[in-house]
Amino acid sequence: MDDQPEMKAKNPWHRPRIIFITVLFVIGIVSMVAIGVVQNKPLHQKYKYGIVLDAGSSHTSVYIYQWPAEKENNTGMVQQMDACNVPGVGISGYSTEPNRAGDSLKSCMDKARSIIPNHRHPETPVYLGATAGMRLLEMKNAAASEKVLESVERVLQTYPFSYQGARIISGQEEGAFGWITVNYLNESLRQASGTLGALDLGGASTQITFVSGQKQESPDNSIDFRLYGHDYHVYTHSFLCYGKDQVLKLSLANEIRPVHTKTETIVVEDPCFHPGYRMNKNFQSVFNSPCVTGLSYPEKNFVHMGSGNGTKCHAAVRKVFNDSGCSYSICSFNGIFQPRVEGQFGAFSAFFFVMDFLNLTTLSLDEAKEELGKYCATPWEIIKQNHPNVKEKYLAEYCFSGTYILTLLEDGYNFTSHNWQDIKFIKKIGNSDAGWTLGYMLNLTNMIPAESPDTPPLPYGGYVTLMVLFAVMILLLGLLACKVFRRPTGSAQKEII
Ligand SMILES: Nc1ncnc2c1ncn2[C@@H]1O[C@H](COP(=O)(O)OP(=O)(O)O)[C@@H](O)[C@H]1O
Ligand SMILES: [Ca+2]
Repeated sequence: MDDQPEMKAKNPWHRPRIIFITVLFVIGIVSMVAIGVVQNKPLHQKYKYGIVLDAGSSHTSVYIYQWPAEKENNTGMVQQMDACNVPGVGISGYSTEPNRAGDSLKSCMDKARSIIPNHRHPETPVYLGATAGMRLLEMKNAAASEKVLESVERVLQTYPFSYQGARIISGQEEGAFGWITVNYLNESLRQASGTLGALDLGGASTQITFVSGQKQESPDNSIDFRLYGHDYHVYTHSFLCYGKDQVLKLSLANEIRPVHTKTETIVVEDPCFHPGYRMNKNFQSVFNSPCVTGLSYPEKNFVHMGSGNGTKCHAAVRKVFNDSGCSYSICSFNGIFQPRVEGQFGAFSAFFFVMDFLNLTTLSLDEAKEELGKYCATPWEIIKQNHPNVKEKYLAEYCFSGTYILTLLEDGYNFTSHNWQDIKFIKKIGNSDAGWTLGYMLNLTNMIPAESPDTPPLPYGGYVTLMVLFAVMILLLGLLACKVFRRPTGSAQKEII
């Protein structure tokens, strides 16, 4: 300590010089980090967009997706930016006035035009996929379904986007793309971890799709994917006519057929509707579908009367499944091959809407049956009072729909009370709706590569953290070095003095 004044006297610039060097050193390190961060941060995130119209049997939804322009091939990058519900019925409902099918899409397409940046319009692909409603219309009246598709095509082509076509997708595609969507969003494809099976319930068809390690006995039900470098053997089946609206017609027709009277008012007592529910309906509304055969008196009306009995409803719904005649080692129903269900499942669309409304999503199978039984037995007046804001058509059908869902899952697909908890009722994963549309777009834009794309070894956040850590380490080492170099000089001087 006594030597300090002497040292200072010897070299008065020593300390300021060290401070100056240290400050320069710190500024250098900070600049290095700052440059690294600024240089590597995408200054302005550029997004690309894609539009898919889901033309379902009951309604059409327009989905707008967006993704960072430079990260097309990374899983989880494409997200739903917006979803727009087209007002009115599904496009198959315009079979007698096809022009209105195209017109119905305009409000949602105008919205898409306003929210996607103008300079991206010409490169934004637009796809329309029609599902089971149009499959049925095509069976019933191919010319009408052609006209409806022409009408939607005409309207979609008037927009500044890159129109890629409007077509009826197959049930197999619907199942497969639903599976791709949930697993892409769940990020299970990159990690080759367990995948999520996909259960989709619509108004006119239902799909089941899952990875199965068991022998695939039916080629029609088997798809092989190679995604991100992993092979998947997927089982899928789509049951046309087994969407909930068509099954309602099927089970009503079963109740009507035994009533053979042409004179009296026909009253059809239905255990799947609430006690006190009474509605005049036309036979046409039940028998107008290619799923239902045997219309005897098209002009007549009938009274649809609820009796609200869960057990009887289950028995009535059960009749729409044919359990005889399986030519494979194992079947779901109607002679369709299905291996035992395996792994976790995501159940979406009407599976979710109905189970969520009934508050059954987290219950065990037995609890769900019990709750549903109570709900079905609740008088219609009380149900209406309790849910004044729910559309009456949906409200009247929840007892039936819930019973159908439990029956389809248990008696149809052979889920049991043991693996019931493997079914997760989901609407969205992150911001994006579960459904076939995202998978359809990813496939058509080649955004899911067969092999794993090359990505930087470190994500951006990890890179910055490492840079900062190294900078701090160098700084500390520098300071340490300063100290170490100072000491011997000091002691040497001391010795000389
Ligand atoms: N909030 C809701 N509550 C109950 N059911 C609903 C709700 N929203 C939609 N749905 C039903 O979901 C189903 C959707 O089917 P949709 O996709 O139109 O047909 P598909 O996929 O068979 O072509 C329809 O039965 C529709 O009534
Ligand atoms: Ca659908």
